Amino acid sequence: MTQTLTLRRPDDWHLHLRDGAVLQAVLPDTARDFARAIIMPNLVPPVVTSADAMAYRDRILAALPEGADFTPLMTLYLTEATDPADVIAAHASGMITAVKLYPAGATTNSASGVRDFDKVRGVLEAMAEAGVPLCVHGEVTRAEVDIFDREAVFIDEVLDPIRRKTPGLRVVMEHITTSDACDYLRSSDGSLGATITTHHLMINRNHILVGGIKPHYYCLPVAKRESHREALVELATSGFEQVFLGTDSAPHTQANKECACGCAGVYSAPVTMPCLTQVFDEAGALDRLEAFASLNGPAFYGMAPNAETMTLEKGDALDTPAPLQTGDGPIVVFDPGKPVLWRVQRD
Ligand SMILES: NC(=O)N[C@@H](CC(=O)O)C(=O)O
Ligand SMILES: [Zn+2]
Ligand SMILES: [Zn+2]
Repeated sequence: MTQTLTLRRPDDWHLHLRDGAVLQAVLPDTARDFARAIIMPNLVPPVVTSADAMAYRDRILAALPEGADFTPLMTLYLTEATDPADVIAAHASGMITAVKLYPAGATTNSASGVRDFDKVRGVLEAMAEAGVPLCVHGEVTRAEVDIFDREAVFIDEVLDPIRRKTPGLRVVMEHITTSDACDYLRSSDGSLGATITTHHLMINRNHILVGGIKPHYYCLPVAKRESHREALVELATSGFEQVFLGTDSAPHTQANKECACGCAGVYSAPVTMPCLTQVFDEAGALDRLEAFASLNGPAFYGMAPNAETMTLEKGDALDTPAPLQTGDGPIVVFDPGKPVLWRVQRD
């Protein structure tokens, strides 16, 4: 008999959909499996005002396939010029769900991000008061800090001070990659959450660098050594309520990945649920997948879990997925480089 697993329909609490031809091509991959997603605002130019967010949401809704059941949860890109009143009004009206903090220069399209954290103090205080969550790309950008240490240094130098100075601010540590972040999360109260990506549960830095450089495994924060991956798997599969799925599915064209200065980002949306189920199966924690993918995220954001369900079945290993064709060129899909025996049942 085929082994199956049924869980509530999952959500993705960290997703890049881009715009234009790429949005059109990638959106069906997410809408097929996920009911809702937190949409990252790092377009060029970024989504900085509630008017920008409303226009972007309309473009996403217009790109949805006929009959799709998917709700984009919009975010604003925090800059040193962000108007607290615009943020609070956008949240109160339901137009946005969260605000995103990019330290300037930390990652793809982060040039408009924050350089001086004191300049956003007023916005953060207003957000704490109104209960608007802050999603954080947690890496310092100082040139002298080693890229593998940037997350741990950010927690000590930036995140912890911000949280101490702004009591009550709800913060999500996005795409955590280190045991340092796991420890910090476990020692924090319920105002702190964290997301973990599919790929950080499956690859370590050797996947990127051993036997030739593999640009499709390069993302930020960069994957760390194996002991950190193990800590992430332990946390994700533990059922701990403050951690949930954020795929950070981040499409870049093959041409922009396979070049002398390749972009950071892994496109995982089409294979995330099979890959995650594989990870949880190997950890003997299939009964905890629903908490990670479908329950803990809505609970953190004060939303109800989805009423519908998804069923996965175990069988032969999946084929390596073909690149997604887009109007801007092909996008290579995440391949964990090991057998994935689970697939989503489609009716
Ligand atoms: N994760 C990445 O490597 N890239 C993301 C940006 C981000 O989430 O930091 C992107 O927009 O491409
Ligand atoms: Zn990021
Ligand atoms: Zn991201």
